[in-house]
Amino acid sequence: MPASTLDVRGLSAGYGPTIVLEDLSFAVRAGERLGILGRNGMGKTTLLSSIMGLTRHYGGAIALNGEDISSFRGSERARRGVGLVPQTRDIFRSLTVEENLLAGIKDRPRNVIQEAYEMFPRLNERRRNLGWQLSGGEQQMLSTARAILGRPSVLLLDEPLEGLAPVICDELMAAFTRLASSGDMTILLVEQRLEAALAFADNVLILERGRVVWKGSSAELRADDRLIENYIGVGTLH
Ligand SMILES: Nc1ncnc2c1ncn2[C@@H]1O[C@H](COP(=O)(O)OP(=O)(O)OP(=O)(O)O)[C@@H](O)[C@H]1O
Repeated sequence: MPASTLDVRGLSAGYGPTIVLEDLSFAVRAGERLGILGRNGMGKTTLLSSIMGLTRHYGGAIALNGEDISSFRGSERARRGVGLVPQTRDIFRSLTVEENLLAGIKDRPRNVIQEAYEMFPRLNERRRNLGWQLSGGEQQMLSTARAILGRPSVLLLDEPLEGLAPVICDELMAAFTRLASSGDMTILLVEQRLEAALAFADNVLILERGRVVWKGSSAELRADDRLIENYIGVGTLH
């Protein structure tokens, strides 16, 4: 499946009676890498969850290649190419690495899990280990690999570097960059580490209290200390 465009128009969404995202709009080109930034609690996770269909939809459209998917269930959105790697690293803790990967291949042949091992050689070394025996970084690799084996055309990554050692962060970011440069995926990355997000993303969206307050290129944001200070926090870049 080639990369998809994503067009979010006037999206309002939340949890139960609480509206978190209000009238939020942005567009992402096919193959674009979009970084989503903002302080804690500003709605970044809620945005990814809403694109995946896991929140309560209050209004607006989420168009995947021009088709509004906002009324579809999560499973149908997944079938059409939306893939989420959640912050919570959704792996099966009592299954082996290999069994976890097999659960992600949908109707593809079993040998496609080699793609995951090529992307993350550490998973190959740990193929017979159980999910709970993996380090945080390995769990993140497994969660990411599972999502990727489903061949998403839009991949949503929610704070993949959280709690990981710098060397593992570099390994993961290198893998995401390789994926993105294949051009087969549009990638939305929520990331607190500003430097990593800017190095990865073409464009950046900043959220504040559930609204888009800025969208521009990574280069523009990097050059604007005031913007960074106002919306993300002092001293986060250096
Ligand atoms: N399941 C939930 N039920 C009710 N409110 C929630 C739920 N999850 C998040 N919220 C609220 O929605 C708002 C946005 O939270 P969200 O997790 O999307 O922010 P975030 O920008 O991803 O934050 P962080 O960087 O801390 O992960 C917060 O006020 C939060 O308390």
